[in-house]
Amino acid sequence: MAAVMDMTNEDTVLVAMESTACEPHHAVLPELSGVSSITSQSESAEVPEQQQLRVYLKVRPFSEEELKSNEDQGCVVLEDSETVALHAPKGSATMKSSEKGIGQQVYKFSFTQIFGPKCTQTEFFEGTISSQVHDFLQGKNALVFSYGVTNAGKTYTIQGSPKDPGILPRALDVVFKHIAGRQYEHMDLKPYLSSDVQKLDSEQVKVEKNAKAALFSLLKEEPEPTRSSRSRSSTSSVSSLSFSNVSYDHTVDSADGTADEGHCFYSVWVAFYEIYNEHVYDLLQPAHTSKTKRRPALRVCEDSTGNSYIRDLRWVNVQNADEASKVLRVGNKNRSAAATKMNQSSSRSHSIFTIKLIRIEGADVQGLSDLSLCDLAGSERCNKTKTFGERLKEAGNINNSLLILGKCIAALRNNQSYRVKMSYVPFRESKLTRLFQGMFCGRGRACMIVNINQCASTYDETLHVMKFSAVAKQVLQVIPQRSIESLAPRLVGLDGKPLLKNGVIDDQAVDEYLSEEELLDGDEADMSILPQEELVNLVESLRVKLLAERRKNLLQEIQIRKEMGDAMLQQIMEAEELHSRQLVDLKESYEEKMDSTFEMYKEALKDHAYQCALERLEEDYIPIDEFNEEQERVKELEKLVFELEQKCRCSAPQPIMQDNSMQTSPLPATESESERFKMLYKEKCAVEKLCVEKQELIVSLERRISELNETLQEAGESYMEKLEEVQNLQNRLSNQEQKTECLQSDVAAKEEEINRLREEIAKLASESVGQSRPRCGLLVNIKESSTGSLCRTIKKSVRASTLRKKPS
Ligand SMILES: Nc1ncnc2c1ncn2[C@@H]1O[C@H](COP(=O)(O)OP(=O)(O)OP(=O)(O)O)[C@@H](O)[C@H]1O
Repeated sequence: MAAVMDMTNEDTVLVAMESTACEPHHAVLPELSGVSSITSQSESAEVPEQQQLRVYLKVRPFSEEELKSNEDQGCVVLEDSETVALHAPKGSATMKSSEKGIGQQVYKFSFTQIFGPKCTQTEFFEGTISSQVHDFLQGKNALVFSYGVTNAGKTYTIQGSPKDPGILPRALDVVFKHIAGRQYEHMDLKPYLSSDVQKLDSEQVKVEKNAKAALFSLLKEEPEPTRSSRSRSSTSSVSSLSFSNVSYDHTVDSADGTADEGHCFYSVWVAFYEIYNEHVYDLLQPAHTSKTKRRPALRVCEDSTGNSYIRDLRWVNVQNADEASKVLRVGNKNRSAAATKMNQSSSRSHSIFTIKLIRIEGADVQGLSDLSLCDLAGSERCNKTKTFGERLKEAGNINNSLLILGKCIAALRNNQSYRVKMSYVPFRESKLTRLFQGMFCGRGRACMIVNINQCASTYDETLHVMKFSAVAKQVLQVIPQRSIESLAPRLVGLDGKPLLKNGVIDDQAVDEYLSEEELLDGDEADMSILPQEELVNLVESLRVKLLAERRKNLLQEIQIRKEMGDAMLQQIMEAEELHSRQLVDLKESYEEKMDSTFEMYKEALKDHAYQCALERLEEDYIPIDEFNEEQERVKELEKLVFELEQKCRCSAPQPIMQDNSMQTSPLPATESESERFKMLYKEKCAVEKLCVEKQELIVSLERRISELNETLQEAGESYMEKLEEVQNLQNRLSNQEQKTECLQSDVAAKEEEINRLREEIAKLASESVGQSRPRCGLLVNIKESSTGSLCRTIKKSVRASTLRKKPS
């Protein structure tokens, strides 16, 4: 599905670079046709012209390395001179997002003009900024900025190579060829503030000359470096640049010259600076030698007209293209020096080369125009695919300018739709937009060069650039139809005070200017000195600004939220992708490991089997001679066996096949022999049968014997058990007999005792009868006790005898 990125609804514009909204191309046509009618009317009525911002696309050819690494995936397709289609390559974030239903796989963009990879620098210059250079010569201001990801060819487009100069050397060449013979050779008129000219005295002119000589001497100290095939730093790209190769058709220029231009003289001044990390650095200022001291950052101020300028920026008067080239080389050199010192890379700063052309007629300064060529930092730095924190950090410093530029462009485009309530254009939020605010507000004409490469690896960043440019293309610029006279700058003295008005000193103007100078002292002017009416106006404008600010904040918040959401979604998707890729990698690595281990084991097994086979071979090895001998012997033996068999067959009756069975029967040699053989055979069969029967009998007998043996063994075992039992009983019996004998002897002893005791009793009884005394005292007790124990003893003895009698 393709989407044409011509923004038509305000939301799309507000989310500028990140919008994936797809609106039909024709939807913007009414607005554009409206523009063209305005243009034609304006031209006739001499009212300010409105013009779409010109956005050119330049597609860089593939480098050899890129071709080797198969970068070409047909990502960039030039459909015609104004339309290009971007096809998401496999593996790009855009492709992945589209697979998940977010965004499209193919985007279409339209440009003012597209220049393909085969386009030459001359064709490009002619097709793009040539007309702006002519306007510049006519007193109009112009801004050209190149935008794109790093390595897209921005620097090459602007500065070019020694053999093939870019648009800057070509523009300078056009300028110098145009003013040839009308060069203002004195250096006493110098650009001042944003659009004024300062009159220098002889001392100052001397200072200027010395400064210029010192600047150029920097180049003499070092040999001219040669440009490498791929230089990331813009320094190397044109350090050795010379404009000698510029060839340009000047017939147009000469035709441009108006009749009264013949009396005019021109003074050309150039400046070269960069914006890095929201600081402006003069690239023509020699870098500090001290390690601790950095190159001083310059201040951006506004003059009384509200136009921005860079305070203390060095302007160098150049008399020809060669001198301009030297200035560019010095700047490039300093830029690289600054890069090393401050640890910045060239693609992270915006470099701006500005040419100021002062038109002088007699003693009067008739006009001043400027042409700026801005090589923007690589746009990928604020790409949404970056990590969130990093992106925020970059938005806060290095790429703030690009972010704000995008916002300004979106707001400008937005204001075209919101005609009632204008949204605030945040020009003042970055140095870059602050400096070029005027160019978007009628002070001149801007154009944008979008540089892209065709690499699949940078597709997502390139798409981002294209979306940005799609918004930029929708911006309508107000191009004032002012004559060069109306732009006449003020001529100011040494202290910056205006000296002349219509050739005479204007005291009131001088006073006014004094107050303005005070205003200019800082970034923010002191408003309290303004008249009451102006203050009221100021308050009113501030109120409008405040409202606009509120609105802007709200929109910004929405935009930031959306950007955050998009960034987070992108991050999540990337993390998911990364994890799944890691998982796949892990799986693959494990599989590989497993495969290699498996192979290792397989090899080890093979080795082992081979070794075993070898060992076995060694064991079984028989020398060939021995083997042959053995074979011979086997053959001989076989032969012998065969002969013996033959002999046997001949001597013995031949067997015949019976009933196709394996058993053979003798073949009758003669009748009697046959009979005999049959009989023998029968006998043999009978014997064999008998043998079988006997054998069976033997087997059954053996079986019987073994059974009997088993029974015998069992009986023996039970006999032994019984025997043991009997033995035990006998032992017990003998024990009992012994015990009985003991008891009997005891009983006998007791009986003897009883008898003795009876005798005693009887004796005692007889004695007691003789005495007849009462039975009392010790003797009675003894008698009783003796009687008791005696009774017990008798009882026991009786019981024992009873027991002894029982077993018997
Ligand atoms: N039209 C072209 N023809 C041939 N080579 C080109 C062209 N455009 C760019 N190149 C080459 O591509 C490389 C990158 O170009 P360049 O340095 O201009 O990129 P860049 O966008 O300025 O990068 P950065 O932002 O990092 O400074 C250089 O080697 C340059 O010579």
